[in-house]
Amino acid sequence: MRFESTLITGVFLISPEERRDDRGFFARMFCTEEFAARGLETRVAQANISSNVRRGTLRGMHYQLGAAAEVKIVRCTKGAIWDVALDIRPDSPTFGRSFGTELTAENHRMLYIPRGCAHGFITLTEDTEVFYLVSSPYTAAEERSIRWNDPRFGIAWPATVEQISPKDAATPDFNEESNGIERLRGLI
Ligand SMILES: Cc1cn([C@H]2C[C@H](O)[C@@H](COP(=O)(O)OP(=O)(O)O[C@H]3O[C@@H](C)C(=O)[C@@H](O)[C@H]3O)O2)c(=O)[nH]c1=O
Repeated sequence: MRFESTLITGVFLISPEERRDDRGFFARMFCTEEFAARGLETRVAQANISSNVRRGTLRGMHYQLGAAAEVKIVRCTKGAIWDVALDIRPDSPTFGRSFGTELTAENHRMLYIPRGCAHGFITLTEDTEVFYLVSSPYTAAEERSIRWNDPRFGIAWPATVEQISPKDAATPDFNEESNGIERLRGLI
């Protein structure tokens, strides 16, 4: 696997190294040895699938606090998405900045999102599937959100939002206290 760093410390773009032959190719998509060698998280608590009917479906920006804070490794297995990590770690020099990239079924790329970054995506095609690994179990009480269009962060989305959950649409403006930012201190 090839690991490319991004403008946000701890966010990596991962590309498989394809070993091609007459049948097609073989590639690793996850490897505890390779991840551990780079100091990346190897624990997997959940593997999730997110199916989206419409182009322009937006989910996010989600993260968990405290011991529930989680690493995500995201791949689009059908169609295409624009996947975004937003740095909200108070000790990070890139606090408030986001990194977005296109993940498609064809490019096989993955985005590694560390603890203390909110995550979300918008679908760029109809009928998409997103498969992602998460290092800590879903803990609703520790889940927090940042609205996709919160002016505090100004995330640039490459498509118009056509579908969003009522919860994500109604997420209030960012607030350090209710967003639990102090509980992300020390992460970086
Ligand atoms: C995320 C999650 C949700 N659920 C339930 C809660 C609810 O009834 C239903 C749908 O939940 P949500 O609306 O929160 O699903 P969704 O908006 O797809 O949430 C996901 O969004 C992306 C961007 C992420 O980064 C994920 O970590 C996760 O937060 O599934 C679980 O049982 N386990 C889980 O791990």
